[in-house]
Amino acid sequence: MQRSQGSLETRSSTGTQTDSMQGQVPRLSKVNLFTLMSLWMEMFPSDKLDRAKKKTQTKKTGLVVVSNMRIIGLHCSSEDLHAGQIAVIKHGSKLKDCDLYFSRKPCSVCLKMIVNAGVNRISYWPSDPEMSLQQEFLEHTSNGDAKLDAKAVERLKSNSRAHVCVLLQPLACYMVQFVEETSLKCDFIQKIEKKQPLFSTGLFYEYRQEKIKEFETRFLISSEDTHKDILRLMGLENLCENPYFVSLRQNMKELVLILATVASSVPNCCDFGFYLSDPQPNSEESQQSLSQEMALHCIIQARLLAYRGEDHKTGVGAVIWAERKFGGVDCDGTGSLYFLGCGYNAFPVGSEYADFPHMDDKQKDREIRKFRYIIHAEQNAITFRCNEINPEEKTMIFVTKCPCDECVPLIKGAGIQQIYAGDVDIGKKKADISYMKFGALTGVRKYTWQQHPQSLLSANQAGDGTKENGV
Ligand SMILES: Nc1ccn([C@H]2C[C@H](O)[C@@H](COP(=O)(O)OP(=O)(O)OP(=O)(O)O)O2)c(=O)n1
Repeated sequence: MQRSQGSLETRSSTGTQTDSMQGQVPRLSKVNLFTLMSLWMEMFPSDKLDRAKKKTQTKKTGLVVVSNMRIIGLHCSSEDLHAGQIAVIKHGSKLKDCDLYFSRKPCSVCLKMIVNAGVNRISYWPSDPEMSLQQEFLEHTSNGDAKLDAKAVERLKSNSRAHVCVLLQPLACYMVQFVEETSLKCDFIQKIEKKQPLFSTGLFYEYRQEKIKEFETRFLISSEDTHKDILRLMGLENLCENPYFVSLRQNMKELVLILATVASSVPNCCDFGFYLSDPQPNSEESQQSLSQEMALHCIIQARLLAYRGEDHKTGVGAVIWAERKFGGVDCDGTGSLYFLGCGYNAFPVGSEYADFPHMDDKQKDREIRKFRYIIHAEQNAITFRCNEINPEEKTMIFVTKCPCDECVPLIKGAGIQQIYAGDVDIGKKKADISYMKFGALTGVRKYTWQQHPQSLLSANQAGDGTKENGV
């Protein structure tokens, strides 16, 4: 069986990640992963006033640039520039043959340039486009610019070599349920549950409900009629007929639900955040760390990547960002942060599904366990990075699980200066994989998911003297 690039997404498994899955472990297709990443990039935190909040017809847009099915750019529009313009500035002629995933259909200004650059495919989320048509329908005072732009986009599309299309794919069976169950069981929620006995599943669902509402308002169009009007203006009249329209809306709703669930798995609440594992008194550490909002955003990217992991039992995702120090203009909506690479755990590139064992250490025979063959999320992120790691700049890796003993020296040796990670397995020595080195790692700042040090201090003063993580 050929390892898929986005087709077969359900595997039978010996170990189960969830009880109700009955051995079926669904994965996100690459196309859906790129689409979700583009939606999430639209929500990249910005220090500047969010354009979406301002009264403007141009909506903030997220973009994922993909070359040979690998992500080489994560961007979002800024105050002055659209996502497509940023792609041209950042990648130039390297855009040739790339696939671009937009969270909104790009406007004609962007489209003419990216088509001209020779991109292979432009996929967009079929909701309100970058030049908002929803506002055009709602505000009768508008000057019709968005409708004119939609027409220009259609003309560019029909004359271009690039395929401009909607690439959503139906989700694998049980995917929504799987994401819900694994989000509840993930390291971040587990840690809150362990430390805060008052945290309950109910709280997770409440938090998720808020996220669902927020994301639905941003990414869906509540009125079916308005949605159809917009699709028609975008040249998608075929999708306005049933059963296609109903299934399109259902598919979009499920993807938004997945995004909201994953975002809720690292909640910005309960006094938890990414704090230094071993804080140095009076050091400048606090000035050098990212804002909690930014750290959460990046770890959620890694959580999304984890749903593409090839290990039946444990999906892991990693993403590397760096902060530009010298020169360069911050034209991207990501400010001084720029994307370096990302990955998830998988068997070596080009291997066939049956080439390697998939068993874990609970099975007896060591020879037929997965551990010697699987490439870890961090290893893939470092190997397939699209920019060099500059030791003078702050480079950060965000990984959903504690880096293991294979990866710790790799991360340090690569010159990565900060690790943001889950650390639930820290100090564990399993049969074929160990997490012993992370605790002793020096020279790299380790930010782990824990209770705010101040509230921990108060708890300790009140008599609870347990040391966080044993780090
Ligand atoms: N920082 C890390 C840690 C692990 N992995 C990957 C490598 C393996 O595919 C899987 C191993 O995960 P576990 O250590 O959780 O081992 P099991 O999957 O056997 O689960 P269990 O915790 O039940 O032993 O995760 C990774 O990519 N990056």
